[in-house]
Parts: sequence; C-alpha cells; structure tokens
Amino acid sequence: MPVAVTVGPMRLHVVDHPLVAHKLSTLRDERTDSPTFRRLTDELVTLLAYEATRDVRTDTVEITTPVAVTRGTRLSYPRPLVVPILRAGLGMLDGMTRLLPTAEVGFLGMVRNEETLEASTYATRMPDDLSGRQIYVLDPMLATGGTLVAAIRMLLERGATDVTAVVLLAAPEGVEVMERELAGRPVTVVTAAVDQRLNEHGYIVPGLGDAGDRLYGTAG
Ligand SMILES: O=P(O)(O)OC[C@H]1O[C@H](OP(=O)(O)OP(=O)(O)O)[C@H](O)[C@@H]1O
Ligand SMILES: O=c1cc[nH]c(=O)[nH]1
Ligand SMILES: [Mg+2]
Repeated sequence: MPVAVTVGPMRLHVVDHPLVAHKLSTLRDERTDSPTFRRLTDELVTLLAYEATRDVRTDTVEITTPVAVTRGTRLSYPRPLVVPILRAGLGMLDGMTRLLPTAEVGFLGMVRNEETLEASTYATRMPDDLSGRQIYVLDPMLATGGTLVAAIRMLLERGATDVTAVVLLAAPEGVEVMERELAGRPVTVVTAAVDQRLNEHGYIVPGLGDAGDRLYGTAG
C-alpha cells in the first residue's frame, strides 16, 4: 500500500513495498551496469504505475461473457496521455505503457544546466490542446524540481486537468518547490522514495547518480 502524505494540496505517494525497495537498492548501487539499470527502471516503473493509475478515469460498460451479460470497466476516452521527459524519462516509457497500452504518448525534451540548475526545453511533441486530459509525466529524478515544475506548468497551460508525475527518486527540496510553485493545482507525485537532501551540485543524496548517464552508458 502506498504511504499517502498530504503536503498542502499536492498529493505525494511514496510507494512502500519490499519489491520496490529491493529493486531501488540495486538501481542505486554504483556497480549496476546500464543493461541492468534499464531493466530495473522498467520493472520499477510498472510497480509505480500500478499505484499511479489508481485514479485513472474509467467508464462502466455492459459486456457479454460466454455465460451472462454483466457490467465491466473500461478506460475513458480520451485515453490518458503519457509524457516522458527526455532523455532519462524515456527509460520509463515501456514500463508505463505496459499497463496503459492504449495511452497516447507525447514527448518533452528538457535539460538542466549543470551550473545554474535551471531547466530548459529543447523539444515538445504533443497535442496543443490538452483540455480535460489526464496526464502521466515520467522522469526518474525530482531534484530541485525545476524540470517538473516547468513541464507541469506547460501541460496545465494547455488545458490538462489532472497531472501525475511518476518519479523513481525525489529530494525533499524538490517536493517543497513543487508544492509551492504548483499550489492548488491538480498535481500528484508518485515516487519509490524521498531521499535525504540535495548536494551542492544539485544531485540527490544518496540518490543513484545521473539517471540519464546510467541508463544510456554515457558517464565519464
Ligand atoms: O529536478 P531538477 O533539478 O530539474 O533535475 C532533474 C532533471 O535532471 C535530469 O535530467 P538531465 O537534465 O540530466 O537530462 P537528461 O535526462 O538528458 O540526462 C533528470 O532526468 C530530470 O529531468
Ligand atoms: O541526482 C540527480 C539529480 C538530477 N538528475 C539526475 O540524474 N540525478
Ligand atoms: Mg542527466
């Protein structure tokens, strides 16, 4: 069961489950190579997605089994939109769409300046009009919060009415920034853990290092 922590109006779910804790510990280990890191990210996202989609919109429909007519549940239209934030969020896409195979997918390319820690957007590919849409944003790391705040603001400006950020790790500082900057907005964060703090370079401690580099083997 997730631990639901209410920080003002923003909902924060820390998924407290031994399988999540086990996989996350291996992910953190500096000896874990890129292929294993990618596989564990994929597996973790599927576990987080199960909790993140608890409020996915559904309709009641009539279905006919070989035995009887009954009532069933179907995902509502329009289907949810899943938005991975490139690069690292791309490593979470397959795990999410495994649970939501009919979801639409939009893309946001964002990068954080490693000196100023400010996020900038270099690519956007998604519908202009997101009126009434339910959206799942994927990014493994919520560090200063700059990237997710900018991404979610853009989605809300396009009309999204419900945004859930699925992250692997969050820093308390980033959670606070999101709470302040997105106060009163329909935003939920689902994470495998909230770590201790950020270091002087804006990295999560103990964290797992640079998620993009570890996924794609570009460190060093
Ligand atoms: O909360 P913030 O302080 O904004 O930091 C988090 C962002 O930093 C990382 O991306 P990065 O800029 O390294 O890009 P990459 O995914 O291409 O490696 C990470 O994937 C987040 O998008
Ligand atoms: O710890 C961190 C912080 C930002 N981005 C990462 O990939 N890792
Ligand atoms: Mg990176």
